[in-house]
Amino acid sequence: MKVLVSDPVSQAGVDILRQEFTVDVRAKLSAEELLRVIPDYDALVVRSETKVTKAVIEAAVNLKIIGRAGVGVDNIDVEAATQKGIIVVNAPEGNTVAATEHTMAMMLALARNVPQAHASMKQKEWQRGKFIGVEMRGKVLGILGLGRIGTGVAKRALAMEMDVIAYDPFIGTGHAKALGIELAETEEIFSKADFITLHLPLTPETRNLINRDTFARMKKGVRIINCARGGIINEADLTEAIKAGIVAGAAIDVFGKEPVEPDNPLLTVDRVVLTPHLGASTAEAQVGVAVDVARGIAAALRGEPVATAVNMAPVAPHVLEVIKPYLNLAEKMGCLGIHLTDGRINTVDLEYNGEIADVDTKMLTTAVVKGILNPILQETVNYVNAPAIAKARGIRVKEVKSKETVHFANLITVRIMTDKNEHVVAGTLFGKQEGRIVMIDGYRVDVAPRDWLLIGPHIDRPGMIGKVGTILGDYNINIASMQVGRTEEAGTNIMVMAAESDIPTPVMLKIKAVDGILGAKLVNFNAG
Ligand SMILES: NC(=O)c1ccc[n+]([C@@H]2O[C@H](COP(=O)([O-])OP(=O)(O)OC[C@H]3O[C@@H](n4cnc5c(N)ncnc54)[C@H](O)[C@@H]3O)[C@@H](O)[C@H]2O)c1
Ligand SMILES: O=C(O)[C@H](O)COP(=O)(O)O
Repeated sequence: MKVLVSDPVSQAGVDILRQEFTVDVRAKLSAEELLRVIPDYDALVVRSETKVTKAVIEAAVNLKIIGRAGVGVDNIDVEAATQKGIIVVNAPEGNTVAATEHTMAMMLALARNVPQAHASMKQKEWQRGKFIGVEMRGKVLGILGLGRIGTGVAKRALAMEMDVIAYDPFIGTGHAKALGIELAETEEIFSKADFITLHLPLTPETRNLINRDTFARMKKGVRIINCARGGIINEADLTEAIKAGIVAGAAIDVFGKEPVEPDNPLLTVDRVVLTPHLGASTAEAQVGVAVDVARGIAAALRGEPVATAVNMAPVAPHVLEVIKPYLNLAEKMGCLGIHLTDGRINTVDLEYNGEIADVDTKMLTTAVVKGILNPILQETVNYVNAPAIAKARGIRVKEVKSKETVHFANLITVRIMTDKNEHVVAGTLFGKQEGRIVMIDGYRVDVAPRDWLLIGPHIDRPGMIGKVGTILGDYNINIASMQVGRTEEAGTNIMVMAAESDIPTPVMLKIKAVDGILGAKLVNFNAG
């Protein structure tokens, strides 16, 4: 496997990747060069500089994972990656302290005119009266986005005796209460805050969030700090608001276009403190994010689930422990189910019975959907894109859970409904690892789902197994195991034969033509 590192990333992370993979470090590739080389790579490691566009993703024929050595993934087309089944992982915690401390440094520098005073002294001046600042103590700090960094800033601001209020619609009041701060609506923050600091992701909702209109509603003399993402503040409007005296000053680490271009309006005003996206630039943070992302990439390339994947439903370690032994079985059940069906799939119902119903089974459901879609689609279907592909195809997937069981400690039942008919497959684990199919369309069976399975419902009369066995024998196809499944009602049975090799179509046609066979199906688990 080959990994491309296309932004400056700490050697500690590169070393971890080199233990298992071939790693090329090629920082500062142009967009054209990236498009040209990306087809060679299985994994890509970036920071915020490399733009992983839709075009890059389309060209990336071997790419399985994109690792972001940091938090923000707005430079990656996550939707395009998801569609293509490429996992995107980030390293969300490694640079939290660095970005938090940089925010505090920026806020203090802004309040006390540190860079302006420094620049003046470098001009051999001694201007004590020109750089009168303001104290933080007793001032209202409004935080937009109370996640990891927003929370860190709140704690430090409280230590500086500021009054802290925060807006974050996705955080519970308990979190704010435990911190000792108040949650507020944006209007309250705009009207009360002396300092406003942004700690939001850049999303379609937050893009241009702070603009001419919002500045007009802010307290006169407010100071703005942005160490989150450039596109959240309209830079031209901020410049105007500074010139108009609405904003007393701004400390900005991140910009709409990076590197900043000479015509950026913020470069024309004095009352700003600017840094070139340095929030995460500490020795400690760079080692932290590089090591975290390298571990995530290595795990994903080994086929293990990664907790920091941003385009997969997160799975808690204790849940993973319970569901992991069932993942392969669930996928095989989906594969078996789709081979039984005819017609257009409308709905897939999953029923989880027993102790397994106690945990989050979303990943198992995804495994079933993956098993259903893989045999019928050309594109790669995996844990990342399976739910989106099912949704795009109008397939409804529903889960039902119950602790009640009849014959087995745990049972998974998959019901696939098409516009023509409905088929049901149930499976369980024997021992701790051995997946078994225990029911097909109401027939009780006990089958290990592997290689090739011939499934033949038939009329319950003597000689049926012999006829099918003879056809297979004539074509030199060996049967590894065979069994007959029955239902409560007499009249029909199902034969399930595990073949040691593929059964070619002409042979299947002969079997289907046997008098008394009610539609034979071949399941190839190797292809699914
Ligand atoms: N300057 C840097 O070098 C640097 C370093 C690290 C992180 N960052 C950036 O800082 C920001 C915050 O990072 P984090 O690690 O704290 O992320 P986080 O995910 O922990 O926190 C983001 C918070 O924003 C909230 N949020 C999302 N949409 C919102 C909306 N529309 N309105 C209000 N709140 C909303 C979320 O609920 C979440 O609590 C991100 O943009 C990240 O990319 C910058
Ligand atoms: O989102 C992040 O992690 C920060 O903005 C850091 O970006 P960087 O890795 O390019 O410094």
